[in-house]
Amino acid sequence: MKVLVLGGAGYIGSHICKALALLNHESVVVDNLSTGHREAVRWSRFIEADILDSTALIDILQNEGPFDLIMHFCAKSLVGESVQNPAIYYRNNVAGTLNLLDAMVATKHERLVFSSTAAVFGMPEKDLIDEQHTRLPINPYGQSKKIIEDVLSDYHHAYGIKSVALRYFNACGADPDGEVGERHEPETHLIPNILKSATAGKSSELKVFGDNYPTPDGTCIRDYIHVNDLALAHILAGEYLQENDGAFAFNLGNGNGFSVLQVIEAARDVIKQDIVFSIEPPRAGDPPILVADSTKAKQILGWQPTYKDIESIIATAWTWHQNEKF
Ligand SMILES: NC(=O)c1ccc[n+]([C@@H]2O[C@H](COP(=O)([O-])OP(=O)(O)OC[C@H]3O[C@@H](n4cnc5c(N)ncnc54)[C@H](O)[C@@H]3O)[C@@H](O)[C@H]2O)c1
Ligand SMILES: O=c1ccn([C@@H]2O[C@H](COP(=O)(O)OP(=O)(O)O[C@H]3O[C@H](CO)[C@H](O)[C@H](O)[C@H]3O)[C@@H](O)[C@H]2O)c(=O)[nH]1
Repeated sequence: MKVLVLGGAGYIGSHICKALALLNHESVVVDNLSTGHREAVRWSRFIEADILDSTALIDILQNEGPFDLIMHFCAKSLVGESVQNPAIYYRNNVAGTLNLLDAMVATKHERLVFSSTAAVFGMPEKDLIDEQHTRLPINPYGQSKKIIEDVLSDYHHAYGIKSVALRYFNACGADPDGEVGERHEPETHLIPNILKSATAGKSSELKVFGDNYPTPDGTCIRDYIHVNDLALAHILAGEYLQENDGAFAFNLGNGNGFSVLQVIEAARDVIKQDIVFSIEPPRAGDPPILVADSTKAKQILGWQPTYKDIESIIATAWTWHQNEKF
């Protein structure tokens, strides 16, 4: 396949580019480097551009294409920031994606894999969240992704755009070879913050947000899924779109929940260092438990996560963290 990877300089996109290259697929990355890193684009041709620029998008699709598949990772994705400043979330995530979809229609590109999120579900009603679960986002970030899921359905009906929305639960881990990894500025995710606190000592003491949730140890439970398992799901989704016509959605997680304290404990075992933390007030907008039921992705895409235990996931993040290349 020849694949256009929008947002391929970011954390998840860069891992997908490596996975594509290993399978001999060709990729072109488009990224405005707002949160991504030029050094993370190692397996693709790179074009610096913004998806808010419709002319640039049409130009790229016409002059670099045709593409068999478009993968779209570009987004602002900080929940707290989205509550403070929803305008940039609706502009970047909604208007930017509409630009892309219109450019696809104009240039006759018809297959898209879209990064959605567990945040489309809002407060979970069940322990395991499958695709039938009500989508009721509780913040503008989740809302921006839900809007695009709905737009994808309408664009399929009206313009024939075929799409898969992949709803990641907690993406984590890194390339086991240490060539790319997670670097967000600021870093808000739990596992990199644990590892940073282990190496930075007091200067970056880990904060645990809330210990009074209705969970066995009082801290939030999440479903941690390795970034390379997500990469595999994208490739399977692309193949699925070669054969199937529709606007599909799949939940992607391991199906196991770990509390914040369990993740810290597992990290202690992996890195063999003590991890000092303080208990802080809960972070706004954090649901107590989010765990995926990924039966649909397993049955329909033939997806099977390979990183099953939290220790092996943390070990890959630790390899990256000890020798970060950018
Ligand atoms: N990290 C997670 O746990 C997680 C979970 C669920 C969903 N997601 C979604 O997955 C996608 C990738 O997440 P990530 O963690 O790799 O984020 P990231 O910030 O590392 O990557 C996003 C990339 O998109 C680029 N970008 C953003 N806006 C752009 C624009 N207007 N034009 C061009 N490039 C633009 C950024 O520079 C960056 O390289 C996002 O859509 C996010 O909402 C992430
Ligand atoms: O320094 C930290 C960082 C996180 N946490 C806690 O650890 C858990 C996981 O937090 P993350 O920030 O790592 O992940 P989230 O579950 O908040 O968010 C992830 O899942 C969301 C869906 O609900 C979105 O998709 C988002 O982009 C994605 O990063 C939460 O309970 C959070 O409060 C801490 O205690 N301390």
